[in-house]
Amino acid sequence: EFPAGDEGYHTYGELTEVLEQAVADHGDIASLSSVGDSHEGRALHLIKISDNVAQDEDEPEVLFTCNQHAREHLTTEMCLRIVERFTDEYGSDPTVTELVDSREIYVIPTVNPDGAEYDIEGGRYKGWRKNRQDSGTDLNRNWGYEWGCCGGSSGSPSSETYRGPSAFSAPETTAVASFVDSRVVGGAQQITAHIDFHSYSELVLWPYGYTYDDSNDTMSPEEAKRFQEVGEALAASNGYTPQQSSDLYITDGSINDWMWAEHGILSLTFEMYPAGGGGLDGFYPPDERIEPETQRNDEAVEILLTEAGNQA
Ligand SMILES: NS(=O)(=O)N[C@@H](CCC(=O)O)C(=O)O
Ligand SMILES: [Ca+2]
Ligand SMILES: [Ca+2]
Ligand SMILES: [Zn+2]
Repeated sequence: EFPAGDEGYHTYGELTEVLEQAVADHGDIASLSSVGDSHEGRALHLIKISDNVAQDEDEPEVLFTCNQHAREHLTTEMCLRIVERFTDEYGSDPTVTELVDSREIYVIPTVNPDGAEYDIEGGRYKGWRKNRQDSGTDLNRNWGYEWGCCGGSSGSPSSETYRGPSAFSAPETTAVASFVDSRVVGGAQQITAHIDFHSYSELVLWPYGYTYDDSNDTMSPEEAKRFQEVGEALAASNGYTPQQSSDLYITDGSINDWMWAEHGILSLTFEMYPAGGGGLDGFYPPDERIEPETQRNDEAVEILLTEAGNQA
């Protein structure tokens, strides 16, 4: 459980209840399933929000993933905010209603439930980042595009950026990737846009992370320009700083690089609050920050959902 004073954060059990309640209350527009199990056997919950939710309709599909990194608990709350807003405000907020009626929204509130639960075990924060396989794999270095190519991860199991023994060696990345693969229908990937939420630094990041090149043979200058324009619009809405991932540091095996290169998905990373501080404390904002810092991204979520309907 979370330390005293931080009860506003959701444990895995609590978030499971929230998702089940959302579906119970809004069964016409929300359904709950799972993309698979974590290493320790926790269901990786997948919630779908859309009108006629039981039908696979021909509407742009958008994915939000959170908590790849265990200690980044604010991101789990970000995904729960999306679930709450797009179910509770359906029928009352015109923008929410329009987006739920014209998109299929997928949310995975925690990609790394084992790590998140370990991080808070005994009511003490451990600063844990990775999953709970062996000495831990950094899930955001375990994706299969340019895995381990470029010095953007570590081959040492004890490292915080350990890439794993092979691409997709983690059940969690494998499960999410398999779900995305399954959204290729009639030869076309139905998911057109994605945000992976992290903390912290208040940044909007776009691929590639594995190379400093702005564009190359798998991302044309026009496609790179679209990432930059969308990234800048998102950052203008929440006050984060927009930049290409590799401007921060080289990362290889990241989710964004895979989502773009393998599926052409407009895939970005948000680094949430706080902006700086530099230490472990930045991963643990007091729970009073949850509401303001998740609602700070409401407009960005709307922008991405809208952009998902635009052609590349
Ligand atoms: N959330 S974080 O680990 O501090 N930063 C992310 C940045 C992700 C990226 O650059 O694409 C990472 O290194 O995986
Ligand atoms: Ca629909
Ligand atoms: Ca569809
Ligand atoms: Zn992270």
